[in-house]
Amino acid sequence: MKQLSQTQAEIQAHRLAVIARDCLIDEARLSPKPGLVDSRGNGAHHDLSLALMERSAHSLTPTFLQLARHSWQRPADIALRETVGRLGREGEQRMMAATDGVNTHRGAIWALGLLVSAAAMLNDNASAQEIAATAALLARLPDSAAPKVFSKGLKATHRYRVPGAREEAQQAFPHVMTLALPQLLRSRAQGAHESDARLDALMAVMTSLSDTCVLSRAGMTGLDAMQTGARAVLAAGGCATFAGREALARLDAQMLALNASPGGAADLLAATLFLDRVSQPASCSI
Ligand SMILES: CC(C)(COP(=O)(O)OP(=O)(O)OC[C@H]1O[C@@H](n2cnc3c(N)ncnc32)[C@H](O)[C@@H]1O)[C@@H](O)C(=O)NCCC(=O)NCCS
Ligand SMILES: Nc1ncnc2c1ncn2[C@@H]1O[C@H](COP(=O)(O)OP(=O)(O)OP(=O)(O)O)[C@@H](O)[C@H]1O
Repeated sequence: MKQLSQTQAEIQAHRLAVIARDCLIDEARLSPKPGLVDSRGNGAHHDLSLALMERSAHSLTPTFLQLARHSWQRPADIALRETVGRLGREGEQRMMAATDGVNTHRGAIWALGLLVSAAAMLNDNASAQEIAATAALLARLPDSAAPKVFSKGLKATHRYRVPGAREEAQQAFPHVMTLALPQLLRSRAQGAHESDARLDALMAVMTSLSDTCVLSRAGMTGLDAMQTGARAVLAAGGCATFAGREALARLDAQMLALNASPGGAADLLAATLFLDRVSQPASCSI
């Protein structure tokens, strides 16, 4: 009986790891995304490419697998938080080794790593809400082994007095739960093609996120342009409409001109796709 549940745990851990990796690849390939790496090219980035993003995503499968294995049916406590922190940092090293030192997915490892752990902690009929809330419990616990780094993201949150990647997770991913996931389901229900529904979900995040990638490179001007432009796309009818596509092209040009790239919003789209795939369908209202 014990052996059977161990086999089940292993199958489920593999499933979660492969889904997380696939969500990173789906996010990277989705086009056209304003300022970001996509199937068309490098966006506002000089050191990133789609091939590099995909290599990075593949390098992270063992990290997601380890996170799921170690989190399997465990409670959110300091011991698990420290294990998850260690595995996340090892994942960053794997990513850096796979990309010759380029940061392709630091923010994504954080968001998806916590969600993979949370999904493994819960049973497999958990709702998106429950998974996000469990991830938040982990994110709020202290990790004594975490190095004290004054990162670019942290600098931006201090300078502009806004929440960043940490707070998004600690608050149970409000941009995913109240904006992106409902928008994804709404656009699908309206008959949008899957890639248009995903672009709409990305726009929904961009209407309100204080994305520290954008703030670091383009300041408040860049963040205002991102939020206003994303609102214009959705107000025009979304990415499945001609007017929405025109607004999206304008936003893309503006992001490139400002050298801005909404990497945090892209991470949260990957998180949205993950929750959409692993949670029970009835778990989120449209
Ligand atoms: C919390 C992290 C992302 C560091 O964040 P920090 O704000 O200090 O800055 P940094 O510039 O290194 O990375 C921020 C990244 O988050 C993403 N991001 C930016 N803004 C936002 C936002 N508002 N919301 C969500 N994500 C965002 C972007 O990808 C950005 O590049 C992370 O690297 C970390 O501390 N990891 C520690 C390892 C750990 O505990 N892992 C556990 C889960 S695996
Ligand atoms: N498709 C994408 N294109 C670009 N960035 C993405 C994409 N998807 C996710 N990201 C996220 O954006 C972040 C890129 O970070 P950022 O642009 O701040 O890189 P950096 O190398 O730290 O900074 P900079 O390029 O400004 O020197 C990664 O942490 C990653 O998680």
